[in-house]
This record gives sequence, structure tokens and C-alpha cells, in this order.
Amino acid sequence: MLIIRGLSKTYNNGIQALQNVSLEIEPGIFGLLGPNGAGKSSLMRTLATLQDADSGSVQLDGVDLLSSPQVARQLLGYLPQDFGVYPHVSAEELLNQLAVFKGFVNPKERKEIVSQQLQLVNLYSQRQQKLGTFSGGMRQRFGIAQALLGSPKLIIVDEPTAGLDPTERIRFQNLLAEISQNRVLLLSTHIVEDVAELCPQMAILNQGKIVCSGSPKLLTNALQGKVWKKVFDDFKVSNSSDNQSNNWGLITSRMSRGARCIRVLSDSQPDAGFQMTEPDLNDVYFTALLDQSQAEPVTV
Ligand SMILES: Nc1ncnc2c1ncn2[C@@H]1O[C@H](COP(=O)(O)OP(=O)(O)OP(=O)(O)O)[C@@H](O)[C@H]1O
Repeated sequence: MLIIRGLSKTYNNGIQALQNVSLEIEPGIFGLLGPNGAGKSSLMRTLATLQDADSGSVQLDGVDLLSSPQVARQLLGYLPQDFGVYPHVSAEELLNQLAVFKGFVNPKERKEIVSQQLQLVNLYSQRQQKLGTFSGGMRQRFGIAQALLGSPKLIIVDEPTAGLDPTERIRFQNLLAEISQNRVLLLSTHIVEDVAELCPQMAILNQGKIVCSGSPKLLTNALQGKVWKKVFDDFKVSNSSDNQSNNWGLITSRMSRGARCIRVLSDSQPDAGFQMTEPDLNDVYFTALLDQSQAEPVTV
């Protein structure tokens, strides 16, 4: 289990990227959602022991990761947001070299491990191909292969599906699900659907603070009976109604097939034009970001 307590980080430019972040994370995929600049990568880099926190602690199965970074690095694998590769080196060569850094000194054992990882991520037949010729999806799968070296108990994956086409995205999601058995896999993303499809547990980070955490299903159920939808055929009417919809607790206002559809949060029907609708994780996400006034994060 991964236990994060009171993690805070302020950069030299005065930006408070993390403010008293606390989370308890069980094995399986944990989704960390948040808008651009929320502090997701700052949290990922801190957990990966690549930057120091100002205060707080992180324990993985009883090991304090921040005070023993050398030990921590044996326990974790990390796929950063901008995973750079050497373009003129083959997948097999680079993975072999990274395995050396990870402490696999026996060449026979190393060759076996490298082959296993390449098979797992479905890149074995392209193992001699130069990394510079890999597609985005192949590169991300290679990133997972290197993160898995040494069978880490914690895998940190920072915004891995951005830029992947639908086929590669599904392939990558399946890979994450497969490798998350018996270990903590922390998935940082701003794609709500990735979390809805993959994660039994999640948190939303905004302006460095956890604003909500729990099971996506329970967080969504908590909005049952409170989300109302109205479709405006006339764009002008809908524009002028936006001001009014702010009074109703506007969640989203979006154009769909030439009409504007608004979703609002309300304990009762705002007016006769609204229909109650099934809440989804997007409603949870936008509601959590709107509700900055809450002193305590919502935990379900
Ligand atoms: N090395 C740094 N020095 C100073 N400020 C930083 C540094 N890294 C990040 N920040 C700032 O800290 C805040 C959080 O950034 P961070 O990259 O952690 O957010 P994020 O949620 O990962 O964003 P994105 O989704 O856009 O990648 C931002 O305001 C960012 O500008």
C-alpha cells in the first residue's frame, strides 16, 4: 500500500505546486485527474524521488521513499510525461542498457528479462528496430517495458495516452490493466474517460490540492438525482441563458450537433425545460473543480 501524508512543494518561483497532499492507495490502478498545471507531474516526480518535497512523507509497504531514495528506486518504475529515447538505438539495445543500470549484472539473466519485457508489451518482433522509427504508441509501450524492469511494486505513469490514436489507446489501457495486478499503478491524466474505464480508485487534484477522492462509481452515484440537462436549439437563446444557468450551478455547456446542451447541479428541477439525467465522471470532475469553496476534500 502507498501512503502519502501532507506532501507540499513550492518551487523557487513561488508557485505552490503541492499543498498538503494526502492519499492512501491500494494495489491496482489509481487515477489522478486534474487540469493543466494542477500539480500532477510535480506529485509524480516527487514520488519517483526525482525532486524533493518541502514537507510530508511517502511510504510504500512500510518503506519511507523520500528519506531512502536509493531503496525507493529499486521499488518503483516511472514513465515520465516526456519520455525521450535515443533514436538511433534499437529497443533491445536500450532496454538491455537500462537493465544494466537497474542492477541486472548477469548477461544471460539480463537477456532473458529484456526478452520477457519486450514480449509483454508486444514489441518483441520489432526489437531490432531503431527507437526513432517507433510510433507514439510503440514508444509508450517501450516506456512501460523499461518501467517494469526489476518488477517494481509501484509504477508511476504520467499522462501516457495523450496523443495516441484510439487503437493504440485501447491497447495501452489493456497493458496497464494487465500489469497492475498485485502492485500500485499510479496513472496521472487529464482524460476523464481513461479513469472511468480503468481505475477502481481515483483522486482529483486542482491547484495543488486534492479536491476529491474515492471510487469513480461511488463519486458518480453521489450525484444521482442532482444532475439536470437542457438542450437549446436556438444558439442565441442558449447564449443569453448562460448567465441564468450560473445561478443553477452550471457543470458544463457544450455544443452538440448544432444545439447547445447544458448540465447543471441542482437538488430540484431548475425549470420545466430541464430533465434529470444520469451523472457521469465528467460531472464529478467539473463539479469538483467548480467547488473550490470546500474546506475539506470530498472522499467516498
Ligand atoms: N520546475 C518548476 N519550476 C517552477 N514551477 C514549476 C516547475 N514545474 C512545474 N511548475 C509549476 O507548478 C505548477 C504545477 O505544474 P505541474 O507540471 O506539476 O502540473 P500538471 O498537473 O502536471 O500539468 P500538465 O497537465 O499541464 O502537465 C504549474 O503552475 C507549473 O507552472
